[in-house]
Amino acid sequence: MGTLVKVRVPGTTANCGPGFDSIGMACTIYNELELTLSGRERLSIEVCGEGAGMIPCDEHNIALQAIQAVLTRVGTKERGIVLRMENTIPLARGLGSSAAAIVAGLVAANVATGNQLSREEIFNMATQIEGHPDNVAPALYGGITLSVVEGKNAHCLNFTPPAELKLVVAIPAFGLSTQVARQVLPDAVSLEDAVFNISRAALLIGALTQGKLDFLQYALPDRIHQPYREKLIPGMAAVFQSAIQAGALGAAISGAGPCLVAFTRQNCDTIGEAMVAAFEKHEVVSRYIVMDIDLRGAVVI
Ligand SMILES: Nc1ncnc2c1ncn2[C@@H]1O[C@H](COP(=O)(O)OP(=O)(O)O)[C@@H](O)[C@H]1O
Ligand SMILES: N[C@@H](CCOP(=O)(O)O)C(=O)O
Repeated sequence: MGTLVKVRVPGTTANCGPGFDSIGMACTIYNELELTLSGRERLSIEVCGEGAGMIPCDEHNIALQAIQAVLTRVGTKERGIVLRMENTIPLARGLGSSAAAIVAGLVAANVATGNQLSREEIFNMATQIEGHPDNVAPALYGGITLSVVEGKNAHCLNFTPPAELKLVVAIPAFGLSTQVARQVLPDAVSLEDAVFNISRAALLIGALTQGKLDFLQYALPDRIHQPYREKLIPGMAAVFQSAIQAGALGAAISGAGPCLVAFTRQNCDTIGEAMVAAFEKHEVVSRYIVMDIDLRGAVVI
């Protein structure tokens, strides 16, 4: 026996064009994690669904590392861990599978040890483990999140999106690790490119908070990460263009890619089919899914 906790955590689409390492949205696609914590020395990890057979089931598992970080932080003597994960978020596609695993581990371990850590402390720990806050924030808080890192602390505001906003995500058959997609980024950008992104990120938040979604067409372009990642995602520009021609308000790389996300009010299937067809012309096999923005973030179920 022991304490059993089950949590559900959403996937995410981070960056949202110009908001590199800052803006993120929680998506209605979920992973579940069940943790049994006991005094009996034991480790068992089971992974079902997405990533089964690929995700390590030993001390390299990042959900386990997150759990152990909480156990160390709160000083519990209970070290027996039985972990079961049921995943639907595709792995290494830019939909926040690693963020979901980290947040799920932290939240479950916190509940299992008597809720000694605040949400802010969990957010800080998640940001430190993941290395940036923009996908762990929506995974934890839900909605649309705006995050900054200040020294050792991360700070986040979240808000509810316009109800009519839909996400159409084209998911290539190939994976791309975030680590690899970060290696192609430059160490510095020009003032012109910085201003390009700052002005669009500001407009994006204005458009989303005021429900003026027609402004997304001007707000979504980016010069800080997408141009450098384009070589890792064959057909990226054509997929963006085909989504817009099919009626999308705009499109962006989801997280570090290779998923591409189109933002729209309507015509989701037409847009998804156009994105898949454009990928196909560049010899990339893909499928699409339609999602809403999740409003709850990580929950105990
Ligand atoms: N449920 C999970 N449990 C443990 N580790 C996971 C889980 N899901 C993803 N990971 C780890 O995260 C890696 C993918 O993270 P990353 O490259 O950041 O892509 P993304 O987060 O966009 O899916 C996987 O290779 C795996 O090591
Ligand atoms: N800002 C990060 C976001 C990575 O998100 P993921 O879901 O792909 O892990 C980046 O662009 O590197």
